Amino acid sequence: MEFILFSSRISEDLKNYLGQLNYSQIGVIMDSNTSIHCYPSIAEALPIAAKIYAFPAGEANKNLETCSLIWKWMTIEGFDRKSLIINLGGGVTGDMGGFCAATYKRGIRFINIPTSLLSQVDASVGGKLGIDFHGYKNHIGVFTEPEAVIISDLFLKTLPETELRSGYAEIIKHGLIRNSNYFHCLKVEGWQNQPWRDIIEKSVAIKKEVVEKDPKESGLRKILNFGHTVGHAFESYYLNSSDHLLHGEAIAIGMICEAYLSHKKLGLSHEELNEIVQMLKSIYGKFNIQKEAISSIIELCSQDKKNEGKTINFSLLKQIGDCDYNISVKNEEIEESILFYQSLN
Ligand SMILES: NC(=O)c1ccc[n+]([C@@H]2O[C@H](COP(=O)([O-])OP(=O)(O)OC[C@H]3O[C@@H](n4cnc5c(N)ncnc54)[C@H](O)[C@@H]3O)[C@@H](O)[C@H]2O)c1
Ligand SMILES: O=C(O)C(=O)C[C@@H](O)[C@H](O)[C@H](O)COP(=O)(O)O
Ligand SMILES: [Zn+2]
Repeated sequence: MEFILFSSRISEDLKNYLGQLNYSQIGVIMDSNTSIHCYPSIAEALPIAAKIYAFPAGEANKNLETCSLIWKWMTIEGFDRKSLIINLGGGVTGDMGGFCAATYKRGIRFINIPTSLLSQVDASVGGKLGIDFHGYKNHIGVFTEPEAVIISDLFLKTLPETELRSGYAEIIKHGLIRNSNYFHCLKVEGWQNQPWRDIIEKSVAIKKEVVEKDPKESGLRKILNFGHTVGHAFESYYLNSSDHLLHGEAIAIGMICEAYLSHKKLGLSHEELNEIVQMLKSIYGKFNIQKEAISSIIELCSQDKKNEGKTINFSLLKQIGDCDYNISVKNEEIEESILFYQSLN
């Protein structure tokens, strides 16, 4: 498992960490926002010769074209097998920068400095790397863990509120799948007023515990995908539209649909279903789904990575804090869950 450091002095901690390593050169991959808001906080910890690359921010750029530009930059700058990449940014930077590092010359070293809430609590940990392809989320990728993850909640000061809210969806997911007390505490505190450092540590501990037991998702790790079968389908469907959804916003819709399926298929109680729906609706509101979108969204679920052959497998809740996986769900049931979402006031 990667080394995880919670830092309140990012520049000093990074400098100390780098001081212990033996590398030939350093490259920093970031996006057009983190290059402005986050790079200045780490610049002085880097050697003068460090190279930087910034791609245009956003999920729409987490693709092969951007990877191609990153690999070209690595080649022109002469990165070798002893080079070290630092991914400075949100989940898009971590997933794609890590993927480029893990495949360039069959793999060079990389560390993550996650700067969005979502990447600090979820995406930077566990080694799932990849890009979107042909309209499907994370369709091409590898499992490779970073050497280290250095997390500083100070980066959250410049994070837009909608992005903070998006990250909160993964935090709610962690409570729902593994720790009902955590979920209930989140409910009481309200999403804007959280002690972030504490929350980040709790969520990372949940993710780490699951990943350590099943690093390559042959079983248990599938619970981290609760909300994602339907959620990814929504995220993909609306990716290039004007009402596109952030990852966490799509997962919030997915968690409502999948809580409904949990009620129908695994007996999640009516009370708990309601509790989940009310909480998510109060934070994320209600997204308007066009009727004609539904069949395409169901179709997108057929490419989910948890599926086996033509069987669409979900991770669903038995109760809050207890998630099961490999639950086969039919297309008609997925449709029913989306209609349930649509029927909410
Ligand atoms: N690998 C995994 O385990 C895993 C887990 C969850 C999500 N993901 C992936 O992560 C992605 C979502 O991550 P995300 O929400 O971080 O998206 P993101 O990387 O696009 O970051 C969100 C936005 O916030 C900006 N930003 C980031 N940090 C900032 C800061 N400190 N100040 C100002 N702006 C800042 C970014 O430039 C971007 O515009 C999705 O692609 C999702 O599939 C991966
Ligand atoms: O780490 C995991 O495992 C997860 O499923 C975490 C998810 O929050 C994350 O969005 C992940 O990238 C989804 O993976 P995928 O295998 O469904 O593409
Ligand atoms: Zn996710």
